[in-house]
This record gives sequence, structure tokens and C-alpha cells, in this order.
Amino acid sequence: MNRIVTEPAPETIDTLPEPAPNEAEGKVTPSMAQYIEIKAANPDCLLFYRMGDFYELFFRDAEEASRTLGIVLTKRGKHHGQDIPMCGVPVVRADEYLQRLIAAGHRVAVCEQLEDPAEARKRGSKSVVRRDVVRLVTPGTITEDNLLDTGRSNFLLAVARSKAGATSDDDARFGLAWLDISTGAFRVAETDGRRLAAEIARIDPSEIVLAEKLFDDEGLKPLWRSLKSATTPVSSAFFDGATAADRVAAYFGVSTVDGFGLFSRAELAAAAGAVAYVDKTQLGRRARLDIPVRDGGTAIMLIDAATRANLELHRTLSGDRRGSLFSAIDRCVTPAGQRLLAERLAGPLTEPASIHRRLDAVDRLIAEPVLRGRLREALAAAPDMMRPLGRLSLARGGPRDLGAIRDGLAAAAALADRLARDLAEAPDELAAARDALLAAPHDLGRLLGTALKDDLPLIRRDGHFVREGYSDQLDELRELSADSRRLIARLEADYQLETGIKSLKIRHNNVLGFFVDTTAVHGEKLMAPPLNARFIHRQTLAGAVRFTTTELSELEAKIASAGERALGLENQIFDDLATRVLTAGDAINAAAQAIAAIDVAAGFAELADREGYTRPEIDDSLDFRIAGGRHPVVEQALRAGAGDPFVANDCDLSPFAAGGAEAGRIVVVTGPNMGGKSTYLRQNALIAIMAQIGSFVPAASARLGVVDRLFSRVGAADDLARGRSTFMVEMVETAAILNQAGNRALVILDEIGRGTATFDGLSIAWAAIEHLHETNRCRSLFATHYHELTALAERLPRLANATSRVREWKGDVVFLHEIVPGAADRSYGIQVARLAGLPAAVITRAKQVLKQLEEHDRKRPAATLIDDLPLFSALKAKPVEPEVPAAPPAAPGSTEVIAALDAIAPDDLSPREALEALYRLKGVLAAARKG
Ligand SMILES: Nc1ncnc2c1ncn2[C@@H]1O[C@H](COP(=O)(O)OP(=O)(O)OP(=O)(O)O)[C@@H](O)[C@H]1O
Repeated sequence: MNRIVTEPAPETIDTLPEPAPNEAEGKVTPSMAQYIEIKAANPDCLLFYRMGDFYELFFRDAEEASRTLGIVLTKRGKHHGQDIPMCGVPVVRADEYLQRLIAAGHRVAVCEQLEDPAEARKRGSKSVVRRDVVRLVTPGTITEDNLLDTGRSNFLLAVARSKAGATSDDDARFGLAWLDISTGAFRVAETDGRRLAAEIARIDPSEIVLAEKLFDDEGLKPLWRSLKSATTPVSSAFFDGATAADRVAAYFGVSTVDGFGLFSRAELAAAAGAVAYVDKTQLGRRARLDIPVRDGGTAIMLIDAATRANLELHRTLSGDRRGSLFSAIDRCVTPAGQRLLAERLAGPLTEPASIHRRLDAVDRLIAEPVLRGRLREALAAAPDMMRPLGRLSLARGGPRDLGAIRDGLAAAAALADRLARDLAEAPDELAAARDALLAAPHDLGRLLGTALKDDLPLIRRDGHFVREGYSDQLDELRELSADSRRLIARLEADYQLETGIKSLKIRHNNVLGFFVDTTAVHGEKLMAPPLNARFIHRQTLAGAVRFTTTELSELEAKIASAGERALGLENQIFDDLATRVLTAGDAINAAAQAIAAIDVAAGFAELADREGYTRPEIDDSLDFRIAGGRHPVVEQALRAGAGDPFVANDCDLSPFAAGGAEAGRIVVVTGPNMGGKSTYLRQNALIAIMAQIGSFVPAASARLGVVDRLFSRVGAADDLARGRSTFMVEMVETAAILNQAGNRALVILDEIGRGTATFDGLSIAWAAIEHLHETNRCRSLFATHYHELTALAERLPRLANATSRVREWKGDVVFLHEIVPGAADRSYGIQVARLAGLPAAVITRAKQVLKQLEEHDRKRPAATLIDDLPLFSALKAKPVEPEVPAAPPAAPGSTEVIAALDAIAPDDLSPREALEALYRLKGVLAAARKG
């Protein structure tokens, strides 16, 4: 790392670990003692130790940071005879380095100088500049824009467990409290052990805090380990149930939390843990938080982590936003809108009325394209107000944050005006947003408009952000310093005249202040009488000599004092404006949320209009009838690529009279590789999600009974970190589905069982379908290459087959991507392999092998196999008991052999007859195998 030091370092007495003579004997210098003390108080953080213009890191911290950041590791002095490793980052670029450290999973304690080094010097030459940690930077508690993703909330989640009355871990109640200190959002919910993982996946926190005991709990360790979020164990005292309510009340400055609504013990404990952790990391600075609200809980579609990942809701499996459902449906123009959309996508609703409330707003904005265009224009001019508000509450805000509130309030006024004027009989959601915008503190917006300049600096330290005309006093001081500058210019002209040196200049730098600058030749003249009476020598450089004069020093003092007073005044004005903003914080936040809600509704309307989506019909039934459905992401990708149209497909999983009103259909989809099976499965799941977040859907029509839980088992990936092979992961996910799906769930299973030997896989797939049909009784889509499974439709009344059509043309396959009723007989795997470029020799050989295998297979077709299965003989007679596990497929011929064995009475046989019986048995088996 390059360091250019142009001036003496401001801190001279406190240059930490300079080698001191006594260190060799094991003693430490006062500055080292200070470092060690602060580091000891923050053992789990990298310590950013402020020294002048740098944050320095020492010892192991330095080694760790230099590795993570790729910056040079140097050494500075000795400690107990050993070199002290050191590295540093410039304060001006600290954010960038912090971001990388946080992303790499570190926590950073920022230790600042709390006084001017000159102050410390006054206490004696040995004294050390006072320093302390002012903030812990952790993944869940950041507020800076460049550390955050603008379109994503940054949640800190606190998890508390209450075992009261529970008999097992699954029964234990878990309190969840999650907050985003950058926006103030604060929610709580309660869940049980079974739903905990799915809830955490929905919240998608950046950091989780929990009591050490919970962190070390053997039963929960696999869950913590599986999470991407940083997990931070803290003392159990953070979650102490006895003081939780008081702690939360104290944070909000109220005497009781009763006014916030009813919270369970577990929820309160979690909320207390969350605010205690905020206090700990912000070191007493009070982050502005909304009053905690109980989250929808049961009114939200539960989607587990694997399903979220597989369906690529927020990001693709490779971690990109591009290619995800989010990016396909995001037409928001504000960061707050994007965050709200991401949150809605994470938790689709399950109450038809709430869904329709959102759909009504979208519907109306589709019907009013001119108004929508105007609203979106106004929205685009609205900066994020939530995060600036968060920073101001933590005294971390700058002039641009005040500017964002000013511009945000102006946009809020324009939006409110537009809605009030142009939208008669507004649907509920838009009416509520309009009212929140009307109630925003518009006077304050106007005040900020008169107080702040148009273009604002990032930091307040150097002033220059208050507009002329706002404060008479400030204007006077500015005038004074402008006057003084004019005086200096006049002085320069006078000196040139007096000395006859035309090149004489008055200049300024930070070390000398104002000075008279001449060349070396002219310098001689000024140092000689009579001019030396006026010009006092300050500095001689290679080509220049510098002087000062009494008038110049006086003027400088005047300018400095006017500048200092002006700066002081600007800072006072800043504090005053920031206080006013914080006082109106709740109303500003409500307006910011209203802006986000309008943005999402208008974005959905834009999306539906441009993409030809329709309004889904949603109710409490178990229907699932989609006509002309499309995959929102693939459709857009095809259009952006070769421009191919997406082939729309129907899907009907609705119950029907003969199948029982309380159970949906299962559709088994077979068809060639590349035929569009996976796309079809996913598109139907995505349509359900889109409908339930309140969006129109890519279909000609869609009638859906709400889905309360969505499961998917698609794609295959191993999880070596958790010691699970691909097949094991598949089975764990399948087990979760079969154990948990109720009749309101939607289940998407893609190629179950393909990760193992054919018969094992087929048997598992088989049994899974039966279980879904008989026990889970939920709406399901099942894609498979086991064509044998299509025969199940004859026996399971609510099972239907669908297949993806292909056309064969001169030995090639053409994929039509049409999903039609019926079953496929082949997979065309070899044709697809040829398209993929497998060597011709391999293709030819594969065809030979396939032919032989098919001939062999013809001798025992699938139907015979099914008839052989004891389960199916039983099924014909009476329905299967749900709990009875399906029997595996029997080996061909076993029934006949068993019957023949049954007929033998060994005690009645001579040895010769026994031998003959054995030959007979072998004969029966051979005959059965031949078919
Ligand atoms: N309805 C459709 N309209 C147009 N193109 C489609 C459609 N469905 C799928 N495709 C295209 O076909 C490709 C293959 O689809 P998909 O992966 O769904 O096939 P699959 O049947 O699941 O294949 P495999 O059995 O090999 O997994 C997709 O990447 C997509 O580009």
C-alpha cells in the first residue's frame, strides 16, 4: 500500500508501538497498553485503530486483514521481543475495506481518537491520545450506502427459544425478532422447531444473534451451520425473559410495551435480544427503529430454504440477481420499492382478502396508464428516505442525507397531489399510501429546501452546505471571509508595488497558512534592509523563499476565525435540521413506506401491461387451474435471446367430485430430455407465488385456491460441507416434503430417485407418488423419466399423466414444448446427447446398448411389473392405509416360486423327490422370467 505523507503526522507522541528500550524486558509502552486494553475488550472483532489518517491493524488482526484485503503486511516495533505485524487502511477509503471484511464474515470494531493530539500533549509529553471503540461493524448492523445493497433489506435476526410446556425440540417455541437499523423496520414472530428453518430462509438475515446456549445446542447446530448468514452467539442475559419487556420499553422510551400490541414471551425475549445487540454494536447511540410489529406468521406461504434456492426466487443458483424471478418481475424505480418487492416475494400471502387488496391497486394502475406514467416519473425522482433517516438517527448522517429527506418529501408531496387529484375512489392500498403521503411533514421539507444548497457535500465537516439567505449570521461570516480574501489580493498588489517584484505571490498551505512567496533571487532582496523590516523569513526551499508579514498574519487570523465560526454555525444548523427530521421520523418513514408501496403496485402494473399478464382469481378453495401459463423468466430470456416465443401450457391440479373435494390432483409429467418438463413444473410454482404476492401472472387465466406451503425438489446439488451426497440431499428434501405437506400445499418434484440405481430410484419415486396421493393429498407436479410410473394413473384416481410433445424428423427430435395429456414412451436421451456434441462413436455405441437393453426390457413390460407388486394387489381390493409404507417392487417370478414352494411338504419327500422338486422350482422361475 502506498502512503504519501506530505506533512508531519499530526500525532507525534503517540506513534504506537515504536520500539521502546524497555520493551525488550517485557514492559509495554503506554500506547501499546492502550491498544492491548481496547483489543482485549473486543476479542472477536478486527480492531480498526485510528492513527491520524489511517486505521491501523496490529498482530493477528493485521495478518487476517492483509490476507482478506490483499494489502501489504508490514511491521512496526516490537512486543515482548517479537516484531509487531501491522497493516493499515486510509480513513477516506475505510468503507470499501470494511465492506470486504464484512463480506468475508469478519466483524470490525472501529476505534477513534476522541481528542486532538494537541490536547493530549498538554497533559505531558508521555500522554496518549484518548481513544475508544465508537462502533462495532457487523453484517447485520450496517448503515452506509456503499456497504449495503440498495434494493435489499439488511436484517439482523434475533432468535430466542422458549421451552415452556414443550416435550421435544420440535414443540419448542422460537421467538424471532428482526430489524434493519438502516431503515428502522422491526418485526417479530413466533414459530416452532419444524418451521424455524423455513422462517429464517424467508427473513434471509445478514446476521443472526442468539444465546450461546442455543448456538451450542446439538439439535440446532446443523441448522446454524447450513445458514449463509453470520451467526453471533451472545450472553444469555441478552434474551432474559424476566427483563425483556422492560428492555424493549426502555429502548423506545415508553414505560410499557403493552401499547405495541400483544407479544408472546418468546417474541419479547427475541425483541429484547435484538435491541440489546443494537445497543452493544452502536455503543449507546440509539438507532431509530419502528415500533415492533407482529409479522403475518400463519398468513404467509411457507417456503423452505431449498425451495427458495431451487426456484431461484431472489437469486439464481449461482448467486446472481439476474435470471432470478425477482429480476424478471422487478419494475420498481426506487430502492425502497425494490426492498418491499423483495420482502413480498419472500413471504407470499395466504389470505385471499389481503391478496386482492394488492391486486386491486395493480388493476387500477393498469387501467390508468397515464396516471401510472406520471406516478412513476415522480417516484423516479424520490430518493430513499429510510436509510438516510437511519444514518441521521445514529449521528452518522451527512448533508446529502438531509438532502435526501428534502427531495424525498418533495416527491412525496408531488405524489400525494397527483393521487389526490387524479385518482377518484382509490383502491384501499393506494388510498392508504396517499393518506400517509398527505400526512408527511411537508413544512419540514420546505424548510430543508430553503436551508440546504442544491448540490451537497458528502460530509458535514467542511461545511458549505447551508444555502445563502438561510442564516443572516452565517451570511455575515461568509462575507467577512470573502472580504478578507479580497484584502489579501489587494495586499499582494501592494507588496508587488512596494518591492518591485512582479512575480511575488501570496499563497496558502496547511502548514504555513498564508505566506509571501518569491523566487530565490528575489528572496535575497526581501531579506535585506529595508524590506526585511516588513517581510519576516519563514522558509527557504530549493527554488523559493517564503515570508510572512504582520498584516498578513492578522488577516489570516481574521479569516480563520470567521471560517471557524461559519463552520460552527453550519454544524449547529445541521444538528437543528437533523433533530427536526428525527422528531418527524415516524411520519417520514410512513411516507417512505407509502412511496415503496406505490412503486411496487405501479411496477406490477407496468409489468402486467408490458408482459401481457392477467389477474389471478384467488380464493380459499383447493383449485389450481392455469390456462396458457408461461414461465416468467424463461419467457423473457427467450425473447432477449433468439426471439423464440414461449409455448404456453395449461395445468389443472384442482380437486374434482369423484376424487374428493379435499384433495388436489397429481400430474406426472414424462417426456424427452429438453422437452420442457422442469420449466413447466417451475412455472406453475412461480405463478402461484406471483399470484399470492399480489402480482398479475403470466397466463391467459389462473384460478388458484391459496397455497399455504410450497415444496420443491428440483435440480441436484451435493452438500459436501454437511457431508451429504447428491442423493442424500435429494432424499432429505423428499423426506421433508412427504412428512410435512398438508392438503393445501403445492409440491413440485422433479426427477426424484434419479441419483441412484434404476430400481431403487423407481421404487422410491413410486412410493413417493403413492404417499402424496394417499397421505399428503396435495396438489402436486411430478416430472420423471421413469415411464413405468405413468401406469399408476390407472389405479390412483387423482393422478393424471401429461407429456411433453416432440416430433421426430429424419432421425432428429424437434421439441414442441407443449405439455399435453398422456404418457411418453421414450426419453430421446441419446438424441439430446448428440445435440450436446457427444463424440459420434459414443452415440453409435450408446444406440447399440440401448437397443439391447430395450429388447431385454420388452420381456418384462412395466404393466407386468406393476401387477406383481403386492401393494397393487392390495390396492385393487382396498385403499392403502396412509401410514403403511409402500413395499418395494418384487423381483420377477417371485410370486410363482412362492406359490410352488407353498405346495411342497418337505417331510413327505424322499431325497430324490426333494431334488426333483428343486429342479421344478428352478423351472418355474425360468419360465416366469421369460414372461
Ligand atoms: N414452454 C416452452 N416454450 C419454449 N421453450 C421452452 C419451453 N419449455 C422449455 N423450453 C426450453 O427448453 C429448454 C429445456 O427445458 P427443460 O429444462 O424444462 O426440459 P426438461 O424436460 O426438464 O429436460 P431434462 O429432462 O433434460 O431435465 C429450456 O431451457 C427452455 O429454453
